[in-house]
Amino acid sequence: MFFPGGFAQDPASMALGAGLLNQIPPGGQAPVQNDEALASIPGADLVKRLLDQYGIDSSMLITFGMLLTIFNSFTGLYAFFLGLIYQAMNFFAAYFLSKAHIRSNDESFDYVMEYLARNEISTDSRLFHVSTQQDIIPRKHKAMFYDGATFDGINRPDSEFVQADEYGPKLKFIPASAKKHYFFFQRTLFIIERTIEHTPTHNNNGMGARADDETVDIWTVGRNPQALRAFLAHCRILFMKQQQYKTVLHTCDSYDMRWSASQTRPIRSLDSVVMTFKDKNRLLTDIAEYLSPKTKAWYQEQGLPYRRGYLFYGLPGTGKTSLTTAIAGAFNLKLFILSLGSQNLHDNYVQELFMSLPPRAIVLLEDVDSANVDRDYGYGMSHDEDIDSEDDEEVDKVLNRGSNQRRPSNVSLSGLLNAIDGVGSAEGRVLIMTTNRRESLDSALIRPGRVDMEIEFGRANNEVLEQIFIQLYSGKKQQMSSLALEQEEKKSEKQIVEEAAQKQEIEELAKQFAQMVPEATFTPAEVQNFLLPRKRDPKLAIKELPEWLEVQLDNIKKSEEKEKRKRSKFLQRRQKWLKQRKQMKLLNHDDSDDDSIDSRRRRRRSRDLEDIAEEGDDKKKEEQEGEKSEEKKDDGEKKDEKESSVPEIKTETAEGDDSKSSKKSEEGDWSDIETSRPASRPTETSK
Ligand SMILES: Nc1ncnc2c1ncn2[C@@H]1O[C@H](COP(=O)(O)OP(=O)(O)OP(=O)(O)O)[C@@H](O)[C@H]1O
Repeated sequence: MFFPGGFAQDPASMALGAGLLNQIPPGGQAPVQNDEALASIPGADLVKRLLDQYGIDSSMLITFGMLLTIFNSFTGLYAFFLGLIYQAMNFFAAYFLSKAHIRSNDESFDYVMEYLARNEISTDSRLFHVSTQQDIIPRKHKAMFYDGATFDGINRPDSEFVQADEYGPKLKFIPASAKKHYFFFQRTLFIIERTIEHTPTHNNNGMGARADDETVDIWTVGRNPQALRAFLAHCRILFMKQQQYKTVLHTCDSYDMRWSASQTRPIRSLDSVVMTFKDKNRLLTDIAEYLSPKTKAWYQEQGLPYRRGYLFYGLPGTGKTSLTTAIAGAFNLKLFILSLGSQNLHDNYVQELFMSLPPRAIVLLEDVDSANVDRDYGYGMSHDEDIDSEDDEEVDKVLNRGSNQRRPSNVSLSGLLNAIDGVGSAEGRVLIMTTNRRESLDSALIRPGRVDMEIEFGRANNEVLEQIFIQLYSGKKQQMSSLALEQEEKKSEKQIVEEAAQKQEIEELAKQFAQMVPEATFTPAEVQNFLLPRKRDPKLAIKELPEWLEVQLDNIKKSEEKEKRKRSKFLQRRQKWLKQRKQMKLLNHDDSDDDSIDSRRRRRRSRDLEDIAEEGDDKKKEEQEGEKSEEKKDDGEKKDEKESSVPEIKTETAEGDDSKSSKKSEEGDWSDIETSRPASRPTETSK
């Protein structure tokens, strides 16, 4: 690296150069004693003979040696001076520059990336990676640029058209890290450097390798960090303005189990989520009241923890998640989504995640039942410990174990409860839990204080059907371009009259549509699914509706019949199982007294398990029997059975919840059976 080193690198050439240099006479003639000089260098003789063989002048060797020596001297000198410059720069950086260091897991990283992208600072990088992968991590997307795409293009709602053309995904260029970018901000020079940190291959859980972690360093000249702070504040405002019309979704980073902003989406308007006016109004009023500064002060005065929880329950595709996203947008709250089913998640991580929530945030625990959080152990009934239970519910779980395909969660109920409202849990947040199976939730999880309001999402009733139709054919646009807004303002009187007539027509068609579709039969998602392919022609939708209805109602009928058969099989198996268990108990009572309790229990358990296995063998037979007996039943009987078995869906607040505490009737409960269509059909939609 240094000057002396440069000379020391090649002793042979040095000897050659130095030795032969002395031999050159002032006139530049080749020395007479060349051969002697060459003979003093090991191996030179061999080289000379080789050169002579090919008719090459051996004095070339001397010239080459000299050039090599001179070159070495220069590289040594270059390295030496470079070292000096680096040392001087380090000294200068330490004493005359201000520096900010930001890690990519902090939001401020996004602020800076936003600035870089907006000012196209990193796009001129001569060193970059090329990728065709679409945006998995939008944060990195900020520093990327697409072939021929401007910053504004990337940030448009239809940015996917910028990221791809008719041939597929466009090339995406990612400025290489460890490259410095220079730019001026408010007439001050800034230097910015992105670095990819290669972190260890295993995380705290000992699982998985993490994608590279990024950091960014920003320097500015001067010992006063004021300019640097001003720059960062500017980046923040820029970022916030950009996010104003977007909802930022945070999810749990599976590597370090911290929140990380994973996606930004255009804000979803509350109007676009259709539900009964009463429910929507009740919910929004409650959230608005909770988020008002006066309420916060009141909570503090009363010494109450400032938290609010909601439970959204009902069939899939009824708008639970959509409403949560819309609320986040409407109240300008950050959205944090946690799935308890994640295998990396343990009690302590859940607690840390809840503790690290910012004050104004919604935390969405999606499909909270899917985590199968049981009271004392992670999700439960992984073994057969409760086979002896007298509790009908436990027996049901054992019998239905086969139908639960979900992997057990590592989060215990007590861990989750602690996280939600433990001492360290963050205040000011809104907790929204969603579930398709309210009845399977532990009552402790939804008790008042943890869940303050419940909203049921059901199949579309008349009001909802009408609204979905109107929303689709004449609903407000989510995002209006400035051009569209301008045109809106410039409308002539004639246009306004025409639009009013059109609106009226849509409203009439909507009424007609709602009357044609049977109430409480389809979820909003199903209705939307029918309307979307006909989104440009409301009359066509009305015309094609009867045909669609015929097919759908036929499918529903078939699935309900299948449901009945399943239920009947289940009840038969259960009856048999209970009978066998009683017999086992009687037998065990007669067992010799000198047996230990443990061994008796073990024996009993294994017998019970054998019985269950036998049940599996008998399954086919029973199915046939079940089908036959089903056919024989008269209509009146069927009706009675259905009435007694359809579980009641709770529609009010969690107060006085008794869905778990009241034992399910031996014959009547079959909600745990997996069904192709949800078991709660037919049901009331909204209260
Ligand atoms: N009430 C509704 N209003 C408007 N759109 C709806 C409504 N319900 C469902 N949708 C549409 O159906 C799709 C699924 O909705 P969403 O994910 O909100 O349902 P969900 O109840 O959360 O379902 P899951 O329980 O499976 O999570 C979305 O595209 C959404 O736009």
